[in-house]
Amino acid sequence: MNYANDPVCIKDLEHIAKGVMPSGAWGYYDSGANDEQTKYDNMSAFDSYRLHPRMLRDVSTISTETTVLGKKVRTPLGVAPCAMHKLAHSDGEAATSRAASKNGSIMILSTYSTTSMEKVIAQGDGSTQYWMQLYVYQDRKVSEELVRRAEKAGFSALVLTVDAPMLGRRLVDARNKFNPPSHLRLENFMDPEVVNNADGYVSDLARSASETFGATFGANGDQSLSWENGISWLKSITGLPIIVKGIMTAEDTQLAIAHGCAGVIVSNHGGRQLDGALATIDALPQVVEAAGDKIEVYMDGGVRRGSDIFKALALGARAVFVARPVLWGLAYKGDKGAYLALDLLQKELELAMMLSGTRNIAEIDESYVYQPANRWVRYAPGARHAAANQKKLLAKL
Ligand SMILES: Cc1cc2nc3c(=O)[nH]c(=O)nc-3n(C[C@H](O)[C@H](O)[C@H](O)COP(=O)(O)O)c2cc1C
Ligand SMILES: CCCCC(=O)C(=O)O
Repeated sequence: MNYANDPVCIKDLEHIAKGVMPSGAWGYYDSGANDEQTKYDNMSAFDSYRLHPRMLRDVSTISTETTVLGKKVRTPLGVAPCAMHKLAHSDGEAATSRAASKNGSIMILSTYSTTSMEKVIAQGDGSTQYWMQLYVYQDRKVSEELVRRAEKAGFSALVLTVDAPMLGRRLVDARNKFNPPSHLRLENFMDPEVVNNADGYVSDLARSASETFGATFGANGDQSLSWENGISWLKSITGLPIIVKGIMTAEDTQLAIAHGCAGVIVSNHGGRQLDGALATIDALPQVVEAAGDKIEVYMDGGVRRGSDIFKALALGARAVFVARPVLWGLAYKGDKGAYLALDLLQKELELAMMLSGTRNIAEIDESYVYQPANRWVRYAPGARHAAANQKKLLAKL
């Protein structure tokens, strides 16, 4: 493929970022777990959904405005939480924050930010929603302090990531023996009152994505986390809405409702955790069905085109988040590049809406997509189809 120097789509940005980033940092951003089946499936699964456009609808005005958690946003496109934006550009999360704000996108900030949450939110224009992503620590005081700071700084929701009791094994990082450059700091841990004896060095709390990286991550994170001691605990210490990130099933969606969460993000962590997990666009419909109108459903994973966003919205997502595309933009040109990534996707979404005959977000529903029939059928004892299969098998005997 002929990639333009002036990127015209997310693939161009990916290509440029790969060329300018040090190979270790590139590997860390790019990699999925093990054989990367889920990482690739997140993207290719979108291709198996096709569109059903309607014509002659007066599409002279297109609006992507919608509401998320009851607040107006210009677009359903947001920035997913990613560790260490300074691996892409020295302006790091501050640059991403300016880009998100310019695009009217919600930004979710990672616990493992290389810029403090206060600095990140200060780059916003006041109308941008910032959500704080949390990993819960064995030492709950550490997590509680992060929550207090997020409340004070003006974050409007907490996003609890639940798919990473331990980091997935990313072979590229293991081969590269990847270690983040030693000058980077995890600035959310810089306050000595926040973390005992943590000086904010990346190597301290989140060592690297190498073999020891997972161990260090695991050693600090609370692997005993459960709905009770995780969600109920968090609810008991804060009034902020709680969104659970990493939900892939109807069952867990029902539990999220029962535990008073405000939303769930259908996510498999960009294929970086459990390799072999379903693509998120394939998992979305069951979560949407279980959610009904009780809880908002968002998704991330593999979104590289505006038409991917359109498909996710059609299948019931209220907002769609992107991670790697923004990091690639950041690597290309700091805040301008991160904004370019969002703007490219935004304009592609608007064009997909126009060409499908949908003028606003509310009009986008499942009638605009062809879903692949029986793409994945879960094999589980007790499931209806399993019983039917068994009957068929028995009949053959
Ligand atoms: C480099 C990188 C770092 C990430 N760090 C975090 C993190 O700190 N917290 C988190 O909840 N998810 C993290 N994620 C997962 C993303 O939030 C998101 O679920 C996923 O990457 C979305 O897929 P996409 O990259 O295909 O858009 C990270 C992903 C990448 C690529
Ligand atoms: C130590 C940071 C972990 C970030 C993360 O979630 C990821 O790399 O996927």
